[in-house]
Amino acid sequence: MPLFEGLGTGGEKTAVVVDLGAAYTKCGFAGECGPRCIIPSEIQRPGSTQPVKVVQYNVNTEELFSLLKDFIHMLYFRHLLVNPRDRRVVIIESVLCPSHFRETLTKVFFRYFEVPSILFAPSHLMSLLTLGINSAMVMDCGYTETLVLPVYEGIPILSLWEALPLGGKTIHKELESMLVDQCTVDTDSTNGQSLPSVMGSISESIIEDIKVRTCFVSDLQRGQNIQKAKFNLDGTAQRPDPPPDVDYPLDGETILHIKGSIRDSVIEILFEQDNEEKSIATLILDSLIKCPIDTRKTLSENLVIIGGTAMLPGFQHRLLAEIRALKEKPKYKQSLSNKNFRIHSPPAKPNCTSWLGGAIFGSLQDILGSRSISRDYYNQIGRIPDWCSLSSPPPESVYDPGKTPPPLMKRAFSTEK
Ligand SMILES: Nc1ncnc2c1ncn2[C@@H]1O[C@H](COP(=O)(O)OP(=O)(O)OP(=O)(O)O)[C@@H](O)[C@H]1O
Repeated sequence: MPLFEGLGTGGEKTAVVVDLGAAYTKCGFAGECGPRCIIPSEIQRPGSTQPVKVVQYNVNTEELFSLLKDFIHMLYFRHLLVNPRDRRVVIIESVLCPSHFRETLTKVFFRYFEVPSILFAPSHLMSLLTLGINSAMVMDCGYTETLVLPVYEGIPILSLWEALPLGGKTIHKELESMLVDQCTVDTDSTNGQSLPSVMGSISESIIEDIKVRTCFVSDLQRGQNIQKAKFNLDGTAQRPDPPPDVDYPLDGETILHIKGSIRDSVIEILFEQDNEEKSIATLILDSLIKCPIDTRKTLSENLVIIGGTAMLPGFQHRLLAEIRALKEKPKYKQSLSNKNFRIHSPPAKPNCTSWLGGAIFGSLQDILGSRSISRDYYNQIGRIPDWCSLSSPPPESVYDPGKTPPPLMKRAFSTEK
């Protein structure tokens, strides 16, 4: 074995770290500073032109098993190029991940790919490892939802999570309807045609590209004026001047004219309060007022924002301004008005922060050895414990009475000389 492979790892190969998101999967090796690949969480089925998403919660177990198997096969043999049997796996998971999905994923890794062990690591907690802090209010604004979870002294306070189904997906839907209603298309032969008359629908990847290249988050004052003008039915409220329009080439001869008023207003959907007066900014405050009073100062001064949607230009600035404005409202004034709110800057882009935390966590041999679920354990018990009860032994009903219970975290490899 080459010397470098053994250095600091006790002879064991570095673990594979996978963050399987609803939109994108980040995958690479523990101890590295970034994922080897960030790929859409979808597979191409033979005979079908449309890719199929692999993170689906409403499909039956066989279908999900087959989707995940094909996807993970692609990860190992097209991107990572390593033998699954050789390396432990660290899976970054959301605390809201349904058990059905988690169990099927485990089955695919253990039964099909025969990996030696799996370590489930909650994404909110992992993001703190990149900063070296152990208490923070963590917000993950990804594709399907925005989830806020306080972590205090290294313990995620599960009962205080707050979430809304707002994220990249919501923005894409809003942007699509705005483009269809308001934008025109020029072709070689005709100018100013409506979008639906030229193409039936726009694919989500184009919508996403338009969002990332042309849209931005307005500042608080501008955003509030845009919202006033939007909901002002008698038309007295003035909309701020929009930014310039943009021409977006859909192909060699079709040009889509994107209005400036769409570019600065489409992201407002995340900050508009709904009927229950909730927006992504209120999630943080609502979770904070539910926290024990002596933890609030620490948590408010340690906000960590992760998830790809937080990479939109102006997102964090607007979020902070919203929080500072909201804390003066009667609902929050008494308990939060004297608090300082500060956002950390982790050493990775928001969409990869929890992956990086997992890569740090997975490079600690003792943690890997003592916290992973080994294949032997899984083969004996046939299920996996929830991550928050890893230290409790399996119930007696699942192993032969009279025998010693299987070790939960049996070392998959011996690191002893
Ligand atoms: N540079 C960027 N600017 C703006 N948005 C971005 C950028 N990069 C990614 N996104 C958006 O982030 C979203 C994906 O974020 P992320 O990878 O955190 O989600 P996920 O982990 O796949 O989903 P979930 O957290 O719901 O499981 C997509 O909607 C994508 O359009």
